Amino acid sequence: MPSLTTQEIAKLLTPFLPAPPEGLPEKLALYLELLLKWNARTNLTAIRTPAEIVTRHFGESLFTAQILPPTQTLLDYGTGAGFPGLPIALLRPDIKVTLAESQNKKVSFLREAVRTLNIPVEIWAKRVEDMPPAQRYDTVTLRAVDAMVPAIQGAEPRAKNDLVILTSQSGAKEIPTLPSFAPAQTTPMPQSEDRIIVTFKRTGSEQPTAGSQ
Ligand SMILES: C[S@@+](CC[C@H](N)C(=O)[O-])C[C@H]1O[C@@H](n2cnc3c(N)ncnc32)[C@H](O)[C@@H]1O
Repeated sequence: MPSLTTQEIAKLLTPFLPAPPEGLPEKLALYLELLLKWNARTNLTAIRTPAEIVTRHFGESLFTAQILPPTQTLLDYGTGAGFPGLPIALLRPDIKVTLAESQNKKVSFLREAVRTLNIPVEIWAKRVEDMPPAQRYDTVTLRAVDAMVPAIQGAEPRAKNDLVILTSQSGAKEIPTLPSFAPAQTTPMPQSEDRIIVTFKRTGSEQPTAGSQ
């Protein structure tokens, strides 16, 4: 018996995605069950109730997918159990998504999720810093990465055009000045007084590591 029906998932998502495309709630239901199963034995996410996983994890990720700047390739830096990158890949099949995660147990979960959902997502199963210098993406997303300042500094050279940071009002104050990027847009997250999405656009010239992935 699933923890939530597809109708219940779609209803919970309404503030984030009023009209989910056909088939998406079914895919999210599969993702939810897998996440609940794995989370019962390994700590993938501190958010544990099905409804909260749908609103906080799926909803915030799907909302982000709709406000992304134009992008063909996207790196989700420190994706954990796949947020926001995996729901973005489900909603936006036009974007080539790479999930970067360095913890083995989370990578095992991601591999199973990608197989179960049958989506063409790549997984970088090491630290982002270990990527070849030329491996870069139009957009890099970051959400709840433990050490925000080094993570943003590590993400900066990977982003050809845009950095999209899902954070809180207080978290946004900790974002360091980025020499080659300027703040472009701040978007409030639905159903939250505090959560925001901050987008930075590259202003300066390309890094010396330039080159496409
Ligand atoms: C708190 S979790 C957040 C996960 C997810 N973004 C979310 O919002 O639920 C942060 C994750 O980032 C991963 N991480 C941190 N630094 C990383 C790095 N340099 N390269 C790859 N993964 C990293 C950690 O292993 C951890 O799973």
